[in-house]
Amino acid sequence: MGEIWGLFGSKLASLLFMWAMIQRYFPHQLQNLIYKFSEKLANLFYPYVEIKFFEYTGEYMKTNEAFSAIENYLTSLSSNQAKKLKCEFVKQSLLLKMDEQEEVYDEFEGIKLTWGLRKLIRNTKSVSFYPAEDKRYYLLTFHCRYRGVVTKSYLNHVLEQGKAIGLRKRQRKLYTNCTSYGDCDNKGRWSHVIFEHPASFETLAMDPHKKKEIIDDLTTFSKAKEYYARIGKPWKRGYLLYGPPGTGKSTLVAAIANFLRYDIYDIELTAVQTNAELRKLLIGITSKSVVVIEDIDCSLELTGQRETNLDSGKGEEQNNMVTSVKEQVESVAAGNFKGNRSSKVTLSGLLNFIDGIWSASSGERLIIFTTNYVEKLDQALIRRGRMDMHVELSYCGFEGFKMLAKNYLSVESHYLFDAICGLLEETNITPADVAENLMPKVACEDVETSLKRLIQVLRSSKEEARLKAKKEEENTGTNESNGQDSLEDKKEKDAKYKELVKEH
Ligand SMILES: Nc1ncnc2c1ncn2[C@@H]1O[C@H](COP(=O)(O)OP(=O)(O)OP(=O)(O)O)[C@@H](O)[C@H]1O
Ligand SMILES: [Mg+2]
Repeated sequence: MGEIWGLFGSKLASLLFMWAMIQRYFPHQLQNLIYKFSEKLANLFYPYVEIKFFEYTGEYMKTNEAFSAIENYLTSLSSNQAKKLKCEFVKQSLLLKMDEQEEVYDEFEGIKLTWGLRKLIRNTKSVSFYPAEDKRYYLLTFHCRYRGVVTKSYLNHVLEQGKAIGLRKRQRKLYTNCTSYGDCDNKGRWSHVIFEHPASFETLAMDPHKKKEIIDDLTTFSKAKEYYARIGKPWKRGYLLYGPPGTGKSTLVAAIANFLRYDIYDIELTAVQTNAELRKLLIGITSKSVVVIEDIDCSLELTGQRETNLDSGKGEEQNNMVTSVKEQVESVAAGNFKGNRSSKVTLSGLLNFIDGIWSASSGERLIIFTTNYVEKLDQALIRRGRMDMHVELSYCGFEGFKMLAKNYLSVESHYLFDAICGLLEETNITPADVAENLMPKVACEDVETSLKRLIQVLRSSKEEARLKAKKEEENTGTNESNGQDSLEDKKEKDAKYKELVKEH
């Protein structure tokens, strides 16, 4: 045995020696010939071409649309051929997908092709700031003789078919930058659940003219791809929804997403540490999406930050990172490192997120801010062009009430409606409160009971408002008399001053 190994070793050594001699003494042309020959020899033994399609691509790990299209295309092949499958429940039916390390076979114009799902496991020993990630990819293998047909025709066929299947079975998603455990430690990555909110414009209590205006605006936007390209603007639009709590801002966001059939990306800004992380999130957003930042006034200390940060110029982002690393090092040194989660996203970072150069990376996108206090927001953030539509969601009017009564009680008219109409004009009550009072409190509660309860609530709210106004009036009166006192004081002081001047 030892002799055989010895012989093999000496043959290998002489081959390596020959190769070194060839490299050193043979002319360049001859070397090329030898390379080509060895390539042909390798092709004889393994004449296949392999193409990888990764799930995420680029430094920012953007979702690769080709991967999703291939996944859709392979579903029927997988359910027929693969032995290990993964099952998902999509639109009330089961969807079977091939598991990792499985292979399926396809045929196109007489060419046989193999698809496999693989996983690239990152070497966890390497030092990295990012958590170890496993990269999934589809591997397509075919004979090198069909390279032309496969790259020109077959792949187009797969992508087109896959996209069409995707549109048919499209389940919209609700993405968040917080993990499902709520620890918001997802650093620039999105996680998602299936978006199933039932809100629609039909059930939304709102002034009908305003509602029509929004629907028209959205319809125009969704059909305006060429228009935006012609005027040289990225295909996106900003909405600012403002109004008191419970007036339907979040409900309107869901209704808009349902109307356009877009995904929702719900950003928790306080969980984003730096502008760079915000940009990473932005790159991960696909087209046909609604990006929403709820309660923007509470999300960050944004007012006036742009000016401060503009002073520090371009180095702002680097400063953020440096500070963050510095703070972490100091914390580690102090023995109390828990990870720095305080957000350093600035107003300029947010403005760049909305309409910087990076924001045009994938079109057909709506950006929505909601707030209870529009007056608190920096004008730069909400100016037209950034937030193109400003929609005020206000207290419930009679039209809104009729819509809620139709939804909750299935009635379109009732003898108590007139009384309610009068009371709604004199009171501020949110649609959320109206809806709550219209909900049956016991099984089989009749319409009249629900409406009478609402009337009761409206009357008490009117009385409360009256008492509050009276109190305020009294307070103002007291203040005014205080003001007069001080005026008299002033007159007295003036007189004393004049006397003093005379004396002198
Ligand atoms: N305009 C409306 N039409 C229909 N239902 C509404 C409307 N406004 C509120 N509601 C009802 O009240 C509930 C609360 O509404 P929503 O969460 O949309 O209010 P909001 O304006 O987002 O409040 P907040 O400012 O506190 O976030 C909803 O679940 C919905 O049932
Ligand atoms: Mg809300």
